[in-house]
Amino acid sequence: MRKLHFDNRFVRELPGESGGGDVPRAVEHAVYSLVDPVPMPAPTLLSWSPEAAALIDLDAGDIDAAFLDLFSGREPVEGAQPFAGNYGGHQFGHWAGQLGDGRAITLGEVVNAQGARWELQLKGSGRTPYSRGADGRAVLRSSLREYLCSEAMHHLGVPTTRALCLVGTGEQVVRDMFYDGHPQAEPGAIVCRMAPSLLRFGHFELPASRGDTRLLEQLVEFTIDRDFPELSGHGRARRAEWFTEICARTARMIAAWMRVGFVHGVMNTDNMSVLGLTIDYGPYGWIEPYDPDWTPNTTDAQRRRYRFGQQPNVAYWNLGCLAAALSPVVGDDEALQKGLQHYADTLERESRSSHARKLGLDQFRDDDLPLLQELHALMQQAQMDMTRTFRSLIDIDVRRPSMESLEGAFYDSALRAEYEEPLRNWLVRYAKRIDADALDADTRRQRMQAANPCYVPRNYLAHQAIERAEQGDLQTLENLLDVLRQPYVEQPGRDEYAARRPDWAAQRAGCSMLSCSS
Ligand SMILES: Nc1ncnc2c1ncn2[C@@H]1O[C@H](COP(=O)(O)OP(=O)(O)OP(=O)(O)O)[C@@H](O)[C@H]1O
Ligand SMILES: [Mg+2]
Repeated sequence: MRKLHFDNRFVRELPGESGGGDVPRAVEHAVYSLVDPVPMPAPTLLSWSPEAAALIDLDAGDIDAAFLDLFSGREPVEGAQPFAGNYGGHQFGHWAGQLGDGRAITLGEVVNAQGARWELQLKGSGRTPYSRGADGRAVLRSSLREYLCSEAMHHLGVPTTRALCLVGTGEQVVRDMFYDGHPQAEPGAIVCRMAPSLLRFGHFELPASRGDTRLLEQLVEFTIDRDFPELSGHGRARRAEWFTEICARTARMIAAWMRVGFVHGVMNTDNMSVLGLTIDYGPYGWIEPYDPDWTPNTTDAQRRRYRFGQQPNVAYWNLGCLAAALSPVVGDDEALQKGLQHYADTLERESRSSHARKLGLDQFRDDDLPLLQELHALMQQAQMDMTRTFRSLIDIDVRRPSMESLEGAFYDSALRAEYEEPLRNWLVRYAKRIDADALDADTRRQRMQAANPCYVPRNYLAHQAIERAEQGDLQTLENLLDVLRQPYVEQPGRDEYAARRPDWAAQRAGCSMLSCSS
């Protein structure tokens, strides 16, 4: 493996602590703790992403024993300065205090030949000072899901952290998947994730909660200098501008989630990136039968705080927490309030643009709202597959709109029959609207194809890849990753990947229900 060029600004420029091993402790006046990954007994490389590797100038020729040593955490590599980050967070609406990277360890910041910076972080690589009572490990099922979805989201055009590789640890990790007294040993695995920065809202909330304004200010200035060099101005005004930029990026991320039917599942403020990237692929899921009230997360099944349709509001609430944390160093609550308003405005604009593209309209007008709302209501009542429904609309013949193209979207034939008439009426209205629209047929088709994925990493597809991987067969994962490289392009011979969720998967753990146990 060629040498990576590390430039560890975070560790170099900010206060951290070292020593003390993985003994759980309150870490004050420090934004990280130096700690090494725990060497794993028998690491194996299960998969790697050529697209992510290219971001740090690696290619197939670099995938060797040294690569495995580095990304399994076995060998310290020259230039790396591993650490666990110190952050807090609001979990399910409540301040949880110090959390920190309990099982994630950043190796360092790699700068590629173009000068782009990539933080490399192992998730599942052993205990840290932030592990509290837990083991610092991750199981194959959860690491594979993170690896798969990170790369799929990238190809879908959704802002996300990336995943470089998936490494089996050779260790067994015990998990009680549904917290119901049935612990089981599962294979362990580490995912190496990458992003220009992995800073979360919680990194700023923690020093703020402790009244440590000095540390907060230092971290804010550092983050803007390193990660937002395009922001002009200085001092407090620049900080306010920065918050507004976080709001805009978060809005774009949320609009993208809503467009593709992604449910994050645990939108705690410690799982929100200040770069507006999707981070922490835990009990996430994909909307199949359309249901804005659905959450895959069984841990949240009662309150459904993080259900699909609620995500825009939760992001706003989370930004409110960040604003409160930043208030002492911005010193201008009105500016922060304007930032929050900017979130709402950007989300509105982005959502309109996404509705226009999904429906194949030149512009999404105010009077198009009932058309969209009715479609959402019908998809929900008739339990239609979200991805397939939107993809089907591409083929509607505006002169003779018929149910035919929608056939593949239904899960229940009785509901299909029950809602046939309102759906037909809707199609007629939609066809009329399309016919009167400024876009020509080819442009409309292209627009719709680029906004409505044909393939998404459906929950059951990931589940199948996991089951096979647990038996040592990684080809199913590779095939799935390959399909998801071009999610908007229909790929001949790969229809099965675009199919509706099969019946067996409807109530199966891991396919429609996931817990935080990972
Ligand atoms: N097995 C574990 N060992 C140690 N700490 C853990 C473990 N699982 C979760 N944590 C810690 O619990 C907190 C909340 O967990 P959460 O499920 O949001 O994160 P995560 O899945 O571990 O990872 P991340 O947010 O880094 O993607 C975090 O501080 C996390 O590091
Ligand atoms: Mg997390």
